Parts: sequence; C-alpha cells; structure tokens
Amino acid sequence: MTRPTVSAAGLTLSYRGTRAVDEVTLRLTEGVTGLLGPNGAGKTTLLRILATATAPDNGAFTVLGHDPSTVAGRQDARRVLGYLPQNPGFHPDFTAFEFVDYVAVLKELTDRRTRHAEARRVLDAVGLADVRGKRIRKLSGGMKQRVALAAALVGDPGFLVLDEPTVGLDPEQRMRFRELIAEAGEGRTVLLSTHQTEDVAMLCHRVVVMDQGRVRFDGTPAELTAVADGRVWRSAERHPGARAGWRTGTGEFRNVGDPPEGARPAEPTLEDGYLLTLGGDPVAEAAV
Ligand SMILES: Nc1ncnc2c1ncn2[C@@H]1O[C@H](COP(=O)(O)OP(=O)(O)OP(=O)(O)O)[C@@H](O)[C@H]1O
Repeated sequence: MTRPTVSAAGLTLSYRGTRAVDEVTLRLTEGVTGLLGPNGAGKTTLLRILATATAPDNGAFTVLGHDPSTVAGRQDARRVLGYLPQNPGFHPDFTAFEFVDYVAVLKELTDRRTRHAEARRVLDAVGLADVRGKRIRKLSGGMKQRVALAAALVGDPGFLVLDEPTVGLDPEQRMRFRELIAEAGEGRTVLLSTHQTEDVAMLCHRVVVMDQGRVRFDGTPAELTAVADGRVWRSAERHPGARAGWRTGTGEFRNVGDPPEGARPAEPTLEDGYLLTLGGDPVAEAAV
C-alpha cells in the first residue's frame, strides 16, 4: 500500500443544520484523485476544508504530516498546498504575471528576485510565457484557468486542490488542461473536483464519489466502471425500470439500472458506474 500523504477522518461541516460534509474519511496518495458528485454534494466544502480555507466542525486531517487544527500547523500546511478555487478572484486589471506575483507574496515569497523567478517559472509551466504581460480580462477562459493553475503551483506545493478547473472549457482546452493536471500529478498529491466523468476516466488513478455530504464510492476508475457491469443494456423501447434511459443516435435505447431477463448488454462506462453509486448506501470506510 502506498503511504497516504493527506489523511482525513470524520470530517463534518454543517450550514444551518444541514451537513454539507458528513463524516468524510479519506486517505490520499500521490497522483491525481478525482472527486465526483452532483451539485450540492459537498465537494467544494470538502476541498475548502482540506485547503484550510474553512475549519470543520468535527473530525481531523493532516496534509503532508501537518495538522491544521493548530495555528502553527495551519501555517505549515498552507506552505505545502496549492488551491485552485471555483472562483479564483482575479483582479481583471492585473496582468497574468502581476496576479501570480501577488499570490507569491501571499505565500510569503518575500525576496523580490526569487518571487519574480517563481512567477515566471509557474507561468512557463502552464504554457503562458508569451502572455504573462497581458491583462487577465483580455485572456480566454482556458488561459484564465491556466493562470489560476499557475497561481496554485507557486512554491511547488506537494498537495494540489483543484475545484472544477475544466468547467466551461472547450474540448481542446480541456485536453490541454488534462495534460497540465497529469504533469502536476507526477510526484504530487492532486485532488480534482469535476463534473467531467471523462476527465476522471482519462486522468485519475483513483476516484471518490460524494453525495449528500458523504462518500459513496472510493476506488479506482476501473472499479467504478465495474459497478455498472451487467447493468447497462439496449432495447427498442425505454425500459420503465431503468434509472436512466435514452434513445441513442442509432434509434435504440440505452438503459442503465437493473435489466430485465434476457436483456441485450451494452458496454458500461465510468459515468454509468457513477450514476449507479448515487443514492445508495454510503461506504462505511475509505478503501485505501
Ligand atoms: N457558505 C455557505 N452557506 C450556506 N450553505 C452552504 C454554503 N456553502 C455550501 N453550502 C451548502 O452546502 C451544500 C454543499 O455545497 P458544496 O458547494 O460544497 O457542493 P458541491 O458538491 O461543490 O456543488 P457544485 O458541484 O454545485 O459546486 C449545499 O447544500 C450548499 O447549498
């Protein structure tokens, strides 16, 4: 078993009596772990806790050996983590360089020369060397996301928290972003929240599914796909018992759920497995 780099046990956070994150136990290792879940599942809240932006009501966690429940531990944890939030809070009149440099100031890089070199390094790493002097408001959505990734990479953190970095990107930009995330996952622990099951299938060595604040699945992408083994089938009509079913381009229906006797099986995808984990019993304990 690979040693965990980030460990969390029983993390719970409620907003006005509703548990946004409910007894989450996780052990992350190096590489990219995908975090899937429907809107409101608690993904952003969990990421904010792990990035030390919000404290949990209950539970404990460590980031590369640092315990953020103390002031000193929190500072140490922040030095080794990078966070790409859902809304990076760009100042639109900043250039890409100015923004990343500003983040480097917040990350305590006080020596100007070292800081500027670091800002250039991370902008180079995400392929933005040519536009570092451009104002952020003039950059495309994909480039803005790359600026946000560059900011998260300042200081070469060992733990990278990415909250839906590929949202709103076209397929080409998304592929480019996948390359960057895969690169970032080499020798680092990356937790990637996304609605793109394809990103998870293509990138992640592990996937966690959350629903209603709880972990519903924790395993490899192949294991998540295997949840749908024997539970996807074709038919001439939509099957009334299917959890989901739609007419495909061939005119046939593709159904996901519990098939009737003699159903014609179809190849399951990770998305089918994901769908089938929702609404079921939460896993009792993380698998790693
Ligand atoms: N600051 C807040 N105040 C009150 N309720 C909140 C707050 N932040 C989140 N919530 C609630 O907590 C629950 C989990 O929200 P969260 O944003 O973590 O989910 P999510 O899985 O990231 O959703 P999405 O995929 O839509 O981003 C939701 O019911 C949400 O309304």
